[in-house]
Amino acid sequence: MTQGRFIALEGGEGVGKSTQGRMLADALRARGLEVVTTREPGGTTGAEAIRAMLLSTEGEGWGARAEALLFAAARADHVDKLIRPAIARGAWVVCDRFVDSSRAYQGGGGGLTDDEIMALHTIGSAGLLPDLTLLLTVEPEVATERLSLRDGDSADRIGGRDAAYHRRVAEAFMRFAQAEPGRFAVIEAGGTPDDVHAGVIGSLAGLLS
Ligand SMILES: Nc1ncnc2c1ncn2[C@@H]1O[C@H](COP(=O)(O)OP(=O)(O)O)[C@@H](O)[C@H]1O
Ligand SMILES: Cc1cn([C@H]2C[C@H](O)[C@@H](COP(=O)(O)OP(=O)(O)O)O2)c(=O)[nH]c1=O
Repeated sequence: MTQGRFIALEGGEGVGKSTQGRMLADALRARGLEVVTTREPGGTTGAEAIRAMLLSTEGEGWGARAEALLFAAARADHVDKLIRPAIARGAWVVCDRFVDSSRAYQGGGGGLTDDEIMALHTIGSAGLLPDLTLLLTVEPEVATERLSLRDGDSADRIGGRDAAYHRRVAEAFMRFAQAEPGRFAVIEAGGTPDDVHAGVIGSLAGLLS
């Protein structure tokens, strides 16, 4: 049996995470590996239900702490029912966002401390971390352009927050990558999908050998 691996894609909205996740999964399958692609918030029935509650623009929304707890609850279900079993049977899990999104959005953006976010993650998911977190970065204008092509002018509750919030999110992601260079690979994602994919595969060399 091959060793199971857990890869997360991170970054702001519209940087190309879903596109790169699909391309990575195809490349891994072409090497004969079992691959499970999934996303957060979501990935299981319960977590998808929590996703709808978190991202809906209806109603009054959530305070920062309730929001952090809901993301942690969704993640707990996802880790327990889908991610851990897949890794245990030797699959590669390619996940669009994971706990570093909570650290960046609910922490950097929303004002909870990193210790608070990680305490919720310890309770919910026994602190599971990806083997590698691919942080995709583009200039904010490029992400905005890609998003408007994808979504028009509609945004979900969190994507629709102001530019200062999203700047804090981007800065937090970069701080985490600098603090843990072994767990993060920062990939400049302003080029073509194939260029970015080459960067993704290059950053996985250590895990693929
Ligand atoms: N490298 C790229 N260059 C140009 N457009 C891209 C690139 N990667 C993705 N896109 C397009 O930009 C939009 C956002 O990409 P997506 O993968 O959905 O990003 P994310 O999952 O990070 O929000 C989509 O319409 C996608 O087709
Ligand atoms: C996983 C996660 C996502 N989010 C936010 C980021 C996104 O705005 C939103 C949904 O993510 P997603 O559907 O991945 O958005 P996009 O494809 O546009 O990047 O949820 C958090 O705030 N905390 C989290 O822990």
